[in-house]
Amino acid sequence: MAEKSWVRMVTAQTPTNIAVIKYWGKRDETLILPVNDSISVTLDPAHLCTTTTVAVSPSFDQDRMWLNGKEISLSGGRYQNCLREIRAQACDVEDEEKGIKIAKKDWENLHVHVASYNNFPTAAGLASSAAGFACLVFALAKLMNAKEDNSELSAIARQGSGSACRSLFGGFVKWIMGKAEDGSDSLAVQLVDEKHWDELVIIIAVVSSRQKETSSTTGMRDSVDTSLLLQHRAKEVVPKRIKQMEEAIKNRDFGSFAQLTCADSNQFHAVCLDTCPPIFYMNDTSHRQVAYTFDAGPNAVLIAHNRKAATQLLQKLLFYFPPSSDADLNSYVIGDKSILKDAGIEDMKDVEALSPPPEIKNAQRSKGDVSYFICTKPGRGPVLLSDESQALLHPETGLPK
Ligand SMILES: Nc1ncnc2c1ncn2[C@@H]1O[C@H](COP(=O)(O)OP(=O)(O)OP(=O)(O)O)[C@@H](O)[C@H]1O
Ligand SMILES: C[C@@](O)(CCOP(=O)(O)OP(=O)(O)O)CC(=O)O
Repeated sequence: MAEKSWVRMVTAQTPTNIAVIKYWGKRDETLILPVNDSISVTLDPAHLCTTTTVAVSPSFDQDRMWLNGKEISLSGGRYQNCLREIRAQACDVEDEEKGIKIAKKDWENLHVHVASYNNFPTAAGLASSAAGFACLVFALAKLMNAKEDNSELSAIARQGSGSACRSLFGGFVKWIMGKAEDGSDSLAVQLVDEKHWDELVIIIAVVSSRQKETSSTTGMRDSVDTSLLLQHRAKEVVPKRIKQMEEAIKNRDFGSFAQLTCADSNQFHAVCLDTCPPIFYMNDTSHRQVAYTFDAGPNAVLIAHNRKAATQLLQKLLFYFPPSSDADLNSYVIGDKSILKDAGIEDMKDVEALSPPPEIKNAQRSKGDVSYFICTKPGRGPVLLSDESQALLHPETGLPK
């Protein structure tokens, strides 16, 4: 290592993902090995993403992390497992410009600083742990010059949070459950990239962005312990559904895709009902042009076949769920706002003037029930941000900016 003190930094951005065939249940709690394969769609990081800066310096005396500006402890098993696994893959690093030379063996004694920011609510059912752990592992791998490809990195991110392994890729992603006891074959692979089916539009109705009462980790542990339906699902249902879903995605067959996505969301919640108190359902959505899926929380994720279907859907959603009187439209529909324009909605007057869907008699409007809507689409996988101004740590001190 060079004598003088230096800071080496890397910043990365990683998307969230939403499962269309759900992961629910572990066969190994520590390694985070699932009881079934799962498939997800990666969401456009332009609307929902995690940005993480990792830094290393001989002047750091311990590993430290700041999440959304607040220092958090890295002592938890999941962070420790990710840090240990990625350190084991670290290689020589040479940065001639900055005069930095780190030998493979030095990494054992060097400490890292991590600063991460989620541009959406944390621990509220919007998969912050997925984007967060994927970003942490991806950024550390680049900092440490690890040679692993994204699938191999996904097996490390998996040990932070299961669903995180699927955020190492864009487009549609499959998490292969694997068979090996050490978890080495439980990893994510990309099925198709984000360009394959780019007419899809995803609208998330954020019903609650408060922290959840039952975490996915606890919920799925209880399901594994008590739900017979979970055993049947993992053995009999998911293996067939995974094959059908792969076909539907490959052929851009929206009918099959929607049917499988809704059926899997329903079965996942049926497993929850077989285990624990019921979770909010949204069940009046058309299956023809829109698919729905709910994770472990009340937020509805709606996938529309194309822009036209998304425009009509947004009009209906805003009819049924207008914002509360004091909200402004700009913060009520976020993400890709161009769909609002297509729907001919420019201000609150337009929302008030929306007419009920013709097929519904005596339609009731539920003002204020939805906190806000996010309009997004399938997106790309992790990227490095080379512009130092986007780093969350100070280039000289390695402390949060
Ligand atoms: N950017 C991040 N970097 C590292 N870890 C993160 C990051 N964001 C969240 N986490 C970790 O994930 C935890 C939240 O995970 P949790 O599963 O409770 O919520 P969620 O992922 O937002 O919701 P869900 O899993 O239901 O979609 C946080 O307490 C933190 O430990
Ligand atoms: C309902 C889900 O979102 C569950 C996600 O669970 P997590 O990945 O958050 O759980 P841990 O592995 O315990 O961290 C379905 C899915 O994403 O497949």
